[in-house]
Amino acid sequence: MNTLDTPVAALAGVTLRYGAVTALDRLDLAVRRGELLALLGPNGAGKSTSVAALLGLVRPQAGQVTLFGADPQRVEVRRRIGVMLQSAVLPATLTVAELLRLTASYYPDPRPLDESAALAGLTDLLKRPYGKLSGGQQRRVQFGLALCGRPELLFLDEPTVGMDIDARERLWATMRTVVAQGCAVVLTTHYLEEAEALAQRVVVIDRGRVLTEGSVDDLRARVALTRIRCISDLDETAIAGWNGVAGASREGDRLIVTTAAAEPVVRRLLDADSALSELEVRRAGLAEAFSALTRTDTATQEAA
Ligand SMILES: Nc1ncnc2c1ncn2[C@@H]1O[C@H](COP(=O)(O)OP(=O)(O)OP(=O)(O)O)[C@@H](O)[C@H]1O
Repeated sequence: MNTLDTPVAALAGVTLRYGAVTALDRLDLAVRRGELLALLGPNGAGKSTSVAALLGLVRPQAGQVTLFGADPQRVEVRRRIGVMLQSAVLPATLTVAELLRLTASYYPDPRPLDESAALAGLTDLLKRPYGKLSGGQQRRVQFGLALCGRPELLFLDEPTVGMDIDARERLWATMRTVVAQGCAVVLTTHYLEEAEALAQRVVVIDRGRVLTEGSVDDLRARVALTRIRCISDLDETAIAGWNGVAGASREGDRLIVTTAAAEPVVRRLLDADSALSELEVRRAGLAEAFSALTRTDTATQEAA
């Protein structure tokens, strides 16, 4: 049944409530073979619950959950995944090497210990007891344990929280390596630059529903704003009324104009002010797109 088009993991119409709280509200989500999918959303949006549902750790009241086309609690599908959740309790007295060896023993075709250690940046820590490591080092061990079974699908729930910049960049490089080897990754993160740097596809969740999805470029394009910044005496109130201008304001001596149509607005600005200087034009980043998208959703909800 696992053809190339079958998602490796899917939620279909999943509703999951914790008492009175609806964490997932008829949520549809499909993870494709070999892709890095970033799940974004504000606090409490339902990202971790989506991951927990895909892993079979929580059972929804309605809808279907599949991992490799089967029930996520089946041991044969669990052997094809690797997991790094937000919190992990591991035996403090075991060394890193012992933890890696023990975890690898649950998998049919694990990576050699040295390979897992190198991928997760653990080569110098192998003899150290887990309980004596720093928080960031413990996160690296958890990453190594998620990788050591040579999974086809890796769940990483906010993996770089607590890591320094070097460790974060190494983990990004490793994510790219495993994706290049064909492993799909579901990554939840609050760091938009992380999604921007790594994800082939982004799903934005808000209040247990999919708000929008697409590539990083799609999301940027959906908001499609460009920010023009320059030194000019032109009146921002008048510019705010120009065709195609989404907003105009001042930051000190700088005029800031946001628009979905950069070229005609830049031309008009240059025509209107021959003294205009220090012109900068830049595309909105994922962070701006994300905040615009979630703001629009909140406004729509409040108006309803
Ligand atoms: N075990 C639980 N019992 C009761 N409510 C829960 C439980 N776990 C999550 N919730 C609630 O379900 C909703 C979704 O939570 P979830 O942890 O999935 O969000 P999230 O998007 O991962 O948030 P964050 O970015 O803060 O990690 C929230 O309202 C949360 O308070």
